Amino acid sequence: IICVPLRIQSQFSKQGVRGPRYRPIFFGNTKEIIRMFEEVKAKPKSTLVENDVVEYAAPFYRRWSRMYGESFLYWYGTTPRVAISDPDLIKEVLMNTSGSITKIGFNPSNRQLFGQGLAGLEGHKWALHRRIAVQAFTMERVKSWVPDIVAGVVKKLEKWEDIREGREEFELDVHKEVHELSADIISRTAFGSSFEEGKRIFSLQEDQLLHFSKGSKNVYIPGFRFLPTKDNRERWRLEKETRDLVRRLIMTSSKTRENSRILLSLLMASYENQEGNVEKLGVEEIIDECKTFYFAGKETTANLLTWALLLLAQHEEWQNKAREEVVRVFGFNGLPLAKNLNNLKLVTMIINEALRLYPPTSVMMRKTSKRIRLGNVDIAAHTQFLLAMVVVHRRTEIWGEDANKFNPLRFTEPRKHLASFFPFGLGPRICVAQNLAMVEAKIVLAMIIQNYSFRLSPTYVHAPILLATLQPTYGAQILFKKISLT
Ligand code: HEM
Repeated sequence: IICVPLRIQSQFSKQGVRGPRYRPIFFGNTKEIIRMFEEVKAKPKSTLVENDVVEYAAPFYRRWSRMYGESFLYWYGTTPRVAISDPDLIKEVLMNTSGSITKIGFNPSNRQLFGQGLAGLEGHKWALHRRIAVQAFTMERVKSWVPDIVAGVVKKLEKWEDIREGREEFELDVHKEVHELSADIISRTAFGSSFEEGKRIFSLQEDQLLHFSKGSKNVYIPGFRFLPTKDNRERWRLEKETRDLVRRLIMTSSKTRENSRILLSLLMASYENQEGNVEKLGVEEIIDECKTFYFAGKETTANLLTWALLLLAQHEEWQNKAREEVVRVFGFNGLPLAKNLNNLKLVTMIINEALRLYPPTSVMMRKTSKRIRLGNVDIAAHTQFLLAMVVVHRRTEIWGEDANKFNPLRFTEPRKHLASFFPFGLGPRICVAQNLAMVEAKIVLAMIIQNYSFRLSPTYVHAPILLATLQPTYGAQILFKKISLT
């Protein structure tokens, strides 16, 4: 517990990578990190979507990078972790295909919960799932889901009109609203006309998550998940019901030809690989992928939409410009069509700027499985990397002195460096559903902007928090006014 960490610390230090002292009885540096998060929580809050996020999402990064330099070593328990915000090094880590750098992966309990799908797999199994998923998420497929996405938004906006009850202005917590919408849209794209049953599957997942965090208090105890405790028994029941439901939907889908474009059917199809062999996923594997897509897709897309709406609520000048574009492309009350989406140039730039300032996946993790050389530093096996996306996205050397400001026009020019902007990751594990996320975000934002003008509510409190994804701690209260055609 003491000798090995001290030796590793000294090896890094000799190569110029320094950091806070390893503390054996304080779980590495974990206690200090928790304290820094608590200090940030206690600070007075602003009511503006002011643009500092590193302070909230990774306060330890700001403190230690100032003390030890932009790459530094700290300790997660007894595991060494190197924090990196140099785009060249990040690119080297993410583009590495030698197999010596891998994802951190889930512990067995989390794996059961999130599904043993694409995001948590490695090696041959990952490659097979990836080949099939890539074919399910091509731009052509995603475009065929546009009517399903539009239908989801239409339904949501009808609900908003019920809430408005004819008032001129009304308040909504858009964080909650876009989460419901994002779950609805994934369900429509994955299960087509059976999307209500799909939603039942997803709500079972949410219940499982609840029982999971209650049962284990989020600390992984080996073997605990096999004990017949009340929470575990409930979790097993929910797991069985989920799998039975997906299995039943798979049976129904295979009988109906008209359903061939939905995600579930695409995952069920057989594909020929480069060697000419036919590849297919089994039923249980498809169930795992459905779970993965739900967890990987719902939160991320919903949080992107939340921040984009908050930024536009604060910057009404950009909202007006975007509205002019939306009306030019779709008319005052026309619905979005797949063929028009490419004309939403400013809306796309706004989405990119929101992804830059508030990337839903604010940090990415990797670990070494062998000794490697990164840049000019030798790194031992079993070292973890924290890739500080949120820091790179705001570096003044890359983005200029106004790096913290909302300025969508910076995306008029193509980006200069591959790893200066990587909200969807980079390299072989880049987000497989990036097309879907972007198309969904364009449609949702365009339809909201077309129907409502909005401003930040005085009740909004700015306190981003990183809980798997970056989200507002106290919700995202926005005041909406219906745009009338007269
Ligand atoms: C704005 C929305 C989204 C963002 C910002 C986002 C971000 C990311 C990032 C950064 C990764 C790479 C993780 C890593 O390499 O460690 C990733 C992977 C992944 N994402 Fe997304 N994602 C979004 C939407 C979605 C959606 C809608 C789905 C599914 C419906 C999805 C499914 C996945 C899957 C399955 C992977 C794992 C791919 C692999 O390991 O091969 N994501 N995403």
